[in-house]
Amino acid sequence: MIVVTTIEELKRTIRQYRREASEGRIGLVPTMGYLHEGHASLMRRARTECGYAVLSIFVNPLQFGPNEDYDQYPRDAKRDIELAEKNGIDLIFMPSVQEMYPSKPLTSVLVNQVTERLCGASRPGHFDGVGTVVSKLFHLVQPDRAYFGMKDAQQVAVIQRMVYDLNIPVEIVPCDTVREADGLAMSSRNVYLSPEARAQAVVLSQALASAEQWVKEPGITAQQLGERIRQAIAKAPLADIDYAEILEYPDLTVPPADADLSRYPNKLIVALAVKFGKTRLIDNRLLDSMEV
Ligand SMILES: Nc1ncnc2c1ncn2[C@@H]1O[C@H](COP(=O)(O)OP(=O)(O)OP(=O)(O)O)[C@@H](O)[C@H]1O
Ligand SMILES: CC(C)(CO)[C@@H](O)C(=O)[O-]
Ligand code: BAL
Repeated sequence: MIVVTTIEELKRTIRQYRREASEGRIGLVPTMGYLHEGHASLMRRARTECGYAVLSIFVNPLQFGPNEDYDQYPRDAKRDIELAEKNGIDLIFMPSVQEMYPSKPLTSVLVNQVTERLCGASRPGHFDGVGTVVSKLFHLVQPDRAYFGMKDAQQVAVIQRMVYDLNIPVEIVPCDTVREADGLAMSSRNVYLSPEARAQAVVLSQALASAEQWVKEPGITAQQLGERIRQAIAKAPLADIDYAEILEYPDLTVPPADADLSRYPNKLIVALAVKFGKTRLIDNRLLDSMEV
């Protein structure tokens, strides 16, 4: 496994692979590091499906708001490198901020509409930062496939739309959310949770599992379903709901207020963002098949 920190080394290594294996597929797994089993599942899928598996580790300042946790975001390069090697990664790109942004970018990749709600509304500018850094990574690595977790379902919708609109020659592969034994979605930010908050955080996946049942009740509307979900989450005293929304997926539009969701023709997603103290967790569930 090779670890590179500069764009020059990255390009040289990719060029060499392309020369040696002209038919080989390159798979890219973009991350912000502090790797866990969720990331490992993406790395293993890239390993299985591609001749060359590239991992990027970069905590991207552009996607953090001024009062968010950029400085506190957990980092452990040594452990990440070990985990990447164990999961079959061939090349890690871990640039500095200076390397990725030698000067403040004047260009931004902004995807409209699908960014209007959920994290796009709660974290203004977040998806401009994601779109910009992911398109830079796509240009640098030129992967055939790129692997993203459905835990960040809005991010998948944004990247898919960006790739479609800009004709970027990459296949986006959405991957299922990996969970702890009690159902909590794995996330680098879980390390911030106090023992009490960690125990209570199970309400997110429980509320999503209940929603799967409630939506089958004839006549149920988005408002009624939303209310039940909010009540289920509020059973955790430390939970502070940022959003709990039912939207169409992947367009992320609001279903009509009087629509009977039990007979709704389009795919729906329940998307949650809930704060426990300063730690903001997200999770979601597609209400029919996981196919996207
Ligand atoms: N539990 C998980 N299962 C599958 N994929 C995941 C999981 N958690 C994160 N990913 C995916 O890994 C990629 C990198 O995510 P990232 O580095 O932000 O990790 P994270 O754990 O989501 O961190 P945080 O939520 O604290 O930002 C993203 O595509 C993300 O969707
Ligand atoms: C895709 C990503 C690596 C871009 O910085 C980030 O948003 C993430 O880790 O999901
Ligand atoms: N996985 C989403 C990255 C972020 O929270 O900024």
